[in-house]
Amino acid sequence: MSEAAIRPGVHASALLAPLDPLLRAWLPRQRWFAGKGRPVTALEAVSVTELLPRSSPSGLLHLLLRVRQPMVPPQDAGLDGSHPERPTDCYQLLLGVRRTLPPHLAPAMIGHVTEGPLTGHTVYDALHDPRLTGLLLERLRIPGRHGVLRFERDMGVEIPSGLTPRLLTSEQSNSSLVYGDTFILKLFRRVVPGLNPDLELPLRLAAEGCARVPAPTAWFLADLDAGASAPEESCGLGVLQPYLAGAEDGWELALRMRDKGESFTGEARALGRATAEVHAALAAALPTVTLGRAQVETVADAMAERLTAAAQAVPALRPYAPGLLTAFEALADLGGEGQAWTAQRVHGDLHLGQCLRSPDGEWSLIDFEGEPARPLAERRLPQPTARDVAGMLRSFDYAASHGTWSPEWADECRAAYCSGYAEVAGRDPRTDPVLLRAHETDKAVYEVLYEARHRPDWLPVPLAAVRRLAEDGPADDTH
Ligand SMILES: Nc1ncnc2c1ncn2[C@@H]1O[C@H](COP(=O)(O)OP(=O)(O)O)[C@@H](O)[C@H]1O
Ligand SMILES: O=P(O)(O)O[C@H]1O[C@H](CO)[C@@H](O[C@H]2O[C@H](CO)[C@@H](O)[C@H](O)[C@H]2O)[C@H](O)[C@H]1O
Repeated sequence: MSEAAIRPGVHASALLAPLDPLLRAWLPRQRWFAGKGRPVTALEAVSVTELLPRSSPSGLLHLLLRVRQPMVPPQDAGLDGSHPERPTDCYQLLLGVRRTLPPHLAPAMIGHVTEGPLTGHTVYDALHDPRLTGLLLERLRIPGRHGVLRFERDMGVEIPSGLTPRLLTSEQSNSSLVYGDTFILKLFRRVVPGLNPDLELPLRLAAEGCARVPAPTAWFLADLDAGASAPEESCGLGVLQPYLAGAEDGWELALRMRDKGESFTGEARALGRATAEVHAALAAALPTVTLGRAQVETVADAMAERLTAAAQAVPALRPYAPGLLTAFEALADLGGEGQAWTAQRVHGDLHLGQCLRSPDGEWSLIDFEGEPARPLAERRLPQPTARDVAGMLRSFDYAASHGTWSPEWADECRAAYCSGYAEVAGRDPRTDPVLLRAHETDKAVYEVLYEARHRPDWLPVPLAAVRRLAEDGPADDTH
């Protein structure tokens, strides 16, 4: 977020200053806080919007907060390797304000305010308060502006009032509220200026008539630069979409079926078809480009740089780096020989957990934000569809590693997924083994870094894959 975007005003600073120590203690404890392990050196208001005045029994404050932290050390460089420093992040917060906090909201407490305009009030995480989250849904029903916030919606879809809200408690990078099992509202936590692909792509897909992705019903953004209204200048904050009641995600389903000894290949094939349908709709809705010699080399170089950065951060990866590099060299060589590939907008972080199977057996894809650690501009670039295919192939490998490692289970699912994809796309992803191997290797390297940072217990899963990929030649390993 540019420094110029800070326009909080005197009132906002007076409001925020007494909250500073409370928020500094509370933020690092939140699941979605990306800067864990580094001290918070300063908090600055980017915007403060009073959605409900605190004169009512409970007030509702919307905050965009810049969090300053020390520079990341080089071994913790960004996943792309080219952004070694991320000095600030901007977070979206919804704060409830009450004189007395009822006992059921005690776990949501952030702290008591003893100075400034909120003296004598208790501030808490508003997402736990159905009164306030209900109000948020009411606000989404009415298009228009509220301070820097801009609310928009599809007027063709009814949003009933009075739906009962509940906060999802599953592990996630953002925060989601379910309203009466009818809608789900995802509130982005770490926000960046520019069109959020998790709003952009589902809107485009809906316009294209693609039913594989829940269509946004309502959404809201912040216009942080005076006079801004173009989506590129806004910051996406939240998306309301239909809730797929009774749906099970692909990860849970795959593990359940594996445990029961049931074949997952039928589902894997259906997932391949669903992925190809979404890719076709994205290609129809948004520009596609041909990656020529120079671009293929750039893609391969970026993969090699990410490998170098990851190997620096995770010593266990180092022995495999030379073998892995051959995957990227093979890609660059083919590019050099004049082999061209088409690139288009893709999901960007596709895995079994991003696929929801409705009780009627239909698969939907969700969460189009892309890999959270990558810069927004990079996440919005056209890429070969092999990127998403590789993500799913890796995911079958993860599921096959759960409990007893079963390479046969992974191979069957991977093959079924590619066949399903080919049925719709007319081209089997295995036809481009060099492209696929490079993307799978790149994904496995990303996973090594992801697991080392977030779930060290899981690190052996991508490390085992990295070992296999490093040993493989450039030939097809997908069968
Ligand atoms: N349209 C939907 N219908 C039902 N459940 C959903 C829907 N969208 C998301 N979910 C549930 O919410 C969880 C979090 O959603 P996701 O978009 O992956 O958030 P995050 O980016 O925070 O990880 C998913 O794992 C899924 O279980
Ligand atoms: O779902 P997110 O957008 O938060 O994605 C991140 O977390 C995922 C784990 O929850 C991670 O996925 C990796 O683990 C999955 C099993 O838990 C596996 O199915 C995926 O294939 C594997 O990549 C994802 O990489 C990360 O970006």
